[in-house]
Amino acid sequence: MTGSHRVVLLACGSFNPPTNMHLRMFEIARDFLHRTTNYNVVAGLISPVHDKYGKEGLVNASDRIQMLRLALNSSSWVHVSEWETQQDEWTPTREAVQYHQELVDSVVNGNVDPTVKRQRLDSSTSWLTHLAGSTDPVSVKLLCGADLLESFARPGLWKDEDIEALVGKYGIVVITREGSNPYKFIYESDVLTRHQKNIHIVTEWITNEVSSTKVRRALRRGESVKYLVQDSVIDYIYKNALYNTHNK
Ligand SMILES: Nc1ncnc2c1ncn2[C@@H]1O[C@H](COP(=O)(O)OP(=O)(O)OP(=O)(O)O)[C@@H](O)[C@H]1O
Ligand SMILES: NC(=O)c1ccc[n+]([C@@H]2O[C@H](COP(=O)(O)O)[C@@H](O)[C@H]2O)c1
Repeated sequence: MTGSHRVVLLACGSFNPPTNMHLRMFEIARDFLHRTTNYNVVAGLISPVHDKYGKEGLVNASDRIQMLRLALNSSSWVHVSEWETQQDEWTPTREAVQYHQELVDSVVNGNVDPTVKRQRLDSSTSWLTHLAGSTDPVSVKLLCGADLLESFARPGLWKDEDIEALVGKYGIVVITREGSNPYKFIYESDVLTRHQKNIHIVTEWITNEVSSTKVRRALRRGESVKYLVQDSVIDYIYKNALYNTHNK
């Protein structure tokens, strides 16, 4: 693709457990960006949140990473990033995006602080090596559902400067979700309106309201989650008695 700008999509969340919608988000976003922009989406990354995020019912990061690995077996271009889970504390999303941008820069864009490079390349993976084949710049953008965008308005949850950096410096790709109206949400926010060009709204017409909460509920109740979650992930959940499945 000539004149294109390379993009890495980074999704941050609990993935507790990863659902088929988490995987599908990447496909919808990449299709949309290829159709409507000159972005060439070269990789997708899933960054599960740290255990200390402390959300009720959050299973261990090691289990969430294993489930993501199994789920992503069917994807040739989306990978797990363990970095957030390896930190001492929970990482604000802006810092997670910044870290991955610096990681990419250290390999591709050439402007490297040697210490940063040494640390970053320890976690070197195939997707990174791939990027190194060209010096065309690569931008990391946050991929999220509309509920995450709308959580920007929840008092005390996000720092103003983090929102400003996410939309102003990096950019966001937002997948619509039932009950959300990201256009109205952007209209009602001065900062989001100012950076509207950097917010790509992807309308998912084939609405699919699977969520991890609903999957956990079904598992707890002994109900089937087949076709909502990858079979390999379901096997892992039962084998490791996650989400109270040992009672079944
Ligand atoms: N059905 C969906 N449609 C669009 N985006 C989704 C959907 N499910 C999850 N996402 C997005 O995936 C990212 C990671 O989500 P997260 O792990 O919080 O999943 P979730 O299913 O919303 O979880 P939970 O139900 O535990 O809150 C978020 O940006 C979220 O908005
Ligand atoms: N201030 C912030 O950076 C901030 C606030 C709330 C949630 N988040 C992130 O959003 C994601 C939300 O996940 P949940 O929807 O599962 O709570 C997580 O990756 C979390 O780290 C970031």
